[in-house]
Amino acid sequence: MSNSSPIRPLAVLVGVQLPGVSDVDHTADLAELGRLVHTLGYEVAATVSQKRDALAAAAVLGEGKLKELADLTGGQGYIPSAAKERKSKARDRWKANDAVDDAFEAETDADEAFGEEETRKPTVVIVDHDITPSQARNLEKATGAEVLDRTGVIVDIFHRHAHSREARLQVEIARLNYVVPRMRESTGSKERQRGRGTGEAALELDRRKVRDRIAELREELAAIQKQQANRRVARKDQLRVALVGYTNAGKSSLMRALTGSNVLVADKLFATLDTTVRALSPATKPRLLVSDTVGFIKKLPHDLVASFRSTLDEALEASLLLYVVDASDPTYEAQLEVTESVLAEIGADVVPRMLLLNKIDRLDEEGRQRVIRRHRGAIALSAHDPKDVEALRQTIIDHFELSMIDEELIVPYAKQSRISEIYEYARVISEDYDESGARLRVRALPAALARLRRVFAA
Ligand SMILES: Nc1nc2c(ncn2[C@@H]2O[C@H](COP(=O)(O)OP(=O)(O)OP(=O)(O)O)[C@@H](O)[C@H]2O)c(=O)[nH]1
Ligand SMILES: [Mg+2]
Repeated sequence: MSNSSPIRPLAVLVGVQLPGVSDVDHTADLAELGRLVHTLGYEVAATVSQKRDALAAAAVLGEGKLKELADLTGGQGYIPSAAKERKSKARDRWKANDAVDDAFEAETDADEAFGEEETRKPTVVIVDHDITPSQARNLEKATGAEVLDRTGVIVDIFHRHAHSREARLQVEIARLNYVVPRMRESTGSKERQRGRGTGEAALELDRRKVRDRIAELREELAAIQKQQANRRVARKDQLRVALVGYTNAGKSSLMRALTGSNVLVADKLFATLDTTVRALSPATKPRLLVSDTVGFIKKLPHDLVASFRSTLDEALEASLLLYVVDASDPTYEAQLEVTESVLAEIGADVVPRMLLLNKIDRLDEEGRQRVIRRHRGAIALSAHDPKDVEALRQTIIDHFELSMIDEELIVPYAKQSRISEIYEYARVISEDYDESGARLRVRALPAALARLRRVFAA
């Protein structure tokens, strides 16, 4: 990763290569963790990797490797038996009363580490596995650094990138669920301690407060989701297509190109956390809606899958899913598998789909031919090439055109006020007026026609 302008605090990645995980996959996993960590604002200084049958129960790595890791971070290299616990900034961040309403924490760990800059030792250790609170604690003792695991990193990124009220509630719930088992008695009072007591009783009280808070947030979320479900029912018969796929595949780039909207595009993992819906542009008749959705990742924390279900429910309502993959990524097939399995988990695997092999501009001719041969029927394109985007637009239009049928609708004068609904759901081919009302020849999806027939039934 490039060492771009502001000084980033350094991180060490830790990965255990378990039996059955190939070298290629292990390397790819760590590279992806590196990108996640970079998105979070750190620079990866080193990677410590070890082949083992299982994570070491005490501190993930074996004794020798633990020493090696501690040499990098400036820690002792062993787990002192009754050492005074070093306070963890990472865990302080997960404060019980850090309500979702609080001003969004713009500050990053980068700011916190500036003071220690002269030493330039890694200040955080990031483990590419889910670890137990006690493994985290032991690793902190042995390395003197802050310790986060993969889930912690992902939850933290989601926390920083969520913008809509719904996304923020969902992330906050996932974050607090991650925190509760990891909370522990706090000592010392520097940093952001907010009048918390000490001892077991206080800890139990803190935990209870967090659980109450989770319950409150869940209620609030349920209310918002109910409103959204209602809004979605109203959109049910429209022509809808959703962009789905692995994070950073180029979904938002395609969304921008197809709809002329200015949704956020960034070379970051999880740039998009909210679903946006925009009309295809130039406009079609009836209009065709495109949704951009949250990206997937390997080992997505289960809590986040569950909490983002409603965001993905958008995708379920589309009558066409565009599976976007970054064909220039050597591990794109594994990424496609993740996308498929998450979508199957939420029941979206029955929706008709097209595979988009994106970022084809980054491959040479041979690479292009290889991916095209592997995926017959897929569309190879570059979101940056207007010709490719226009061809995709036409393919989408053709897909819907095939599913639409023609029919005649009679609109009695008494119901003229609702005629705009016809234009929303159908294309009007011709219109005639006589004493009973308007006689329209329209073309629309069968479901939309059924709806219009009900609206205009005499
Ligand atoms: N070369 C090339 N780069 C692309 C293409 N499509 C997208 N990118 C780049 O890939 C990066 C990620 O693009 P996004 O559109 O933000 O990806 P996304 O799928 O929305 O990612 P998330 O929102 O994080 O899930 C950006 O830096 C884009 O400029 C493409 O066809 N060719
Ligand atoms: Mg995006």
